[in-house]
Amino acid sequence: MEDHPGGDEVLLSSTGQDATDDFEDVGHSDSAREMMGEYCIGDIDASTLPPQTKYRTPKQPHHNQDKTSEFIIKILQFLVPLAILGLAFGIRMYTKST
Ligand code: HEM
Repeated sequence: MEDHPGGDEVLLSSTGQDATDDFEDVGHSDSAREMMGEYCIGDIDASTLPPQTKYRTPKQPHHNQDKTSEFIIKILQFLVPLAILGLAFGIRMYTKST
């Protein structure tokens, strides 16, 4: 382990599981692949492998079930500019007539 050029930490992080993907992801050289034979201590009995579990995204708790506040904000987004426009128009009419 201490002779591994990639360090021992990466090897330890892959212990007890299939490290094929980890090994391939690094892009090991051909000489590294040849070296693997030296360290082979046997084949894994496939029947003893734990079943592959598929990753499932955790269900998001529905935080804001109440859509009322969203609705109010949408209405305000429409009404506030309209009110400002009306106010400006009102002021202009008022100042014109006086
Ligand atoms: C018996 C299995 C393994 C052998 C013989 C081996 C051998 C080597 C060798 C010779 C290198 C130097 C670079 C090269 O020639 O490709 C290397 C680098 C490296 N290996 Fe492994 N390795 C093995 C397994 C693993 C595993 C399972 C991992 C990941 C969990 C890993 C991660 C790395 C990393 C991160 C480097 C450094 C790559 C770099 O800095 O470019 N190796 N390994």
